[in-house]
Amino acid sequence: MSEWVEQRLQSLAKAFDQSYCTAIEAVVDLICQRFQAGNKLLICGNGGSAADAQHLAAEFVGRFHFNRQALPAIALTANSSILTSVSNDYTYDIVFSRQVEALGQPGDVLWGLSTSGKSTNVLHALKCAKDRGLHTIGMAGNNGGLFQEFADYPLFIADKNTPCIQEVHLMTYHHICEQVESRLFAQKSVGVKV
Ligand SMILES: O=C(CO)[C@@H](O)[C@H](O)[C@H](O)[C@H](O)COP(=O)(O)O
Ligand SMILES: [Zn+2]
Repeated sequence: MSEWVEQRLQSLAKAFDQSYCTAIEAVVDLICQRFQAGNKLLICGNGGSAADAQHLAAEFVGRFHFNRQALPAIALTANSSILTSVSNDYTYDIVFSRQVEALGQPGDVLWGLSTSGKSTNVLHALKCAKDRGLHTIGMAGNNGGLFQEFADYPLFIADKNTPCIQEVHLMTYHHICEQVESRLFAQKSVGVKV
């Protein structure tokens, strides 16, 4: 196997320790409960994490493994008119928190992703969400960085290497989507397509 593949696999294996896996289960429980209660999931992040936010929303609104009822998830990264007007008229720091103000209801969930745990606009969104009675999931490398203060449900890993962290994030949220889908719709989801 190529050395770089081995290094990447080692970084994945290191990240998924017992405490991280326990934290993942807590997030699965939370999202299942909130969807069952009629609440929605808002998701945000920058760059690769913006792509992750959209990917995650697509898994819930569309499907992961099998056909079932749509689940309410919104990526706050996808409306370029909102992103540009709020940045232009106010500041990029509030592009996500402004949408949390507009869309977030108590009991909803805000999931912020960042590799550094430093992105100011995601931090503002997490803080705004907490102030408004949303549950907050903070997914970040660098042991959470500044997310530590604002994440009710931390998904933190120690890694500081941006692409490695993003690879852990992808594997983590795929697992979460799979678990939520199979739990809410009572199907063994692995490999099943209807
Ligand atoms: O995808 C990558 C690097 O792999 C980049 O686009 C990266 O996401 C951007 O530099 C982000 O702005 C980094 O923000 P964050 O993860 O520290 O919150
Ligand atoms: Zn990238």
